[in-house]
Amino acid sequence: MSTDLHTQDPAIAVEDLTRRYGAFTAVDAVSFAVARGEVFGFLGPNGAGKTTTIKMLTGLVRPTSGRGTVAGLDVTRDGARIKHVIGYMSQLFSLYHDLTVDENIEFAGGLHGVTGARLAARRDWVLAMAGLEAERRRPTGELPLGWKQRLALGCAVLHEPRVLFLDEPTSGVDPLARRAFWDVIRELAAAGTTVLVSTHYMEEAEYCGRLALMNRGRLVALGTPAGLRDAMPEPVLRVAVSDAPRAVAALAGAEGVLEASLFGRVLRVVAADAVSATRAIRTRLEGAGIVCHGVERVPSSLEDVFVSRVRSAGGAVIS
Ligand SMILES: Nc1ncnc2c1ncn2[C@@H]1O[C@H](COP(=O)(O)OP(=O)(O)OP(=O)(O)O)[C@@H](O)[C@H]1O
Repeated sequence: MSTDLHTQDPAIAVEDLTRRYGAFTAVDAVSFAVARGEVFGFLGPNGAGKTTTIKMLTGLVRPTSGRGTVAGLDVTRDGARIKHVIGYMSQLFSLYHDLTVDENIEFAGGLHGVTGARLAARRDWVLAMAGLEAERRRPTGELPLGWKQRLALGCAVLHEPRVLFLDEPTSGVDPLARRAFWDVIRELAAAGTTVLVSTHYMEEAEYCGRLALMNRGRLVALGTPAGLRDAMPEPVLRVAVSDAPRAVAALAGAEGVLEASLFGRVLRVVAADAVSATRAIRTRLEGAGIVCHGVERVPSSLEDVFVSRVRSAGGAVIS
């Protein structure tokens, strides 16, 4: 029997979860388990299948095949019950803009049977967490996006769910608001809430305990952010050049260069082998009349890992 922490009495467990729309497979035989109190991230470009997976886990979409449980409930049979033990926040926040802050919280309470003294206590918690004590009688539509986002999070966890699903919850909000949001997520997880969050922000992925990298409906890698970076087999090189955009084109097809991309004014190269690629890079750049100020090996980023895993799975990244 497995003694893996993530598979012993997991908060979420799925096996071969699949969803097809006609001939198109949106989610393709995905399997993973999430431990209680874990912050588990889904990382992938638009269309990777993150939302569809979350919808299957929250009882909103029926799987075509495969199995899954959330808080011990079966995603195929117990969809209606699952909705009461989870919290769910989508990209659209699900707030009523004509209602005041207080009224939105009361509405969320009504949905989940939170009433009376418990509602009052939970409302105070949400107002304090979101920094909205002074705004409680304002129409929600007037609030800045970052506040709306924290209010939506408060409404999603008003009933203290055991498992919280967040589908790209920070889309469009500024980095400061995003950080404040993540502080709350970490507090919730420390108190025992399991969090499954989807994102396409690499820096946000770093906040997750473990990550599932998704592309074209498939799970292409699973691990901690550091573990995924350390396990990347190909070296990554940083190349300082006089004309980076032209250098990207000059390096196409160079020996040992698997991928050359531009980050600001710096060139990043994923290489098959650092020594031969460095030699080939210098030769190619010289041939193109581009000055090379240096080539150095740098730690891989999650973005590098993502591209590397997709390549080794024989696919292309959709964007
Ligand atoms: N109801 C549907 N009918 C047909 N195709 C669908 C349906 N829902 C999703 N898809 C397709 O399934 C694929 C995966 O979509 P999904 O929304 O799960 O991706 P995602 O990773 O969440 O991306 P995003 O960040 O854009 O939400 C996409 O190609 C999408 O067009």
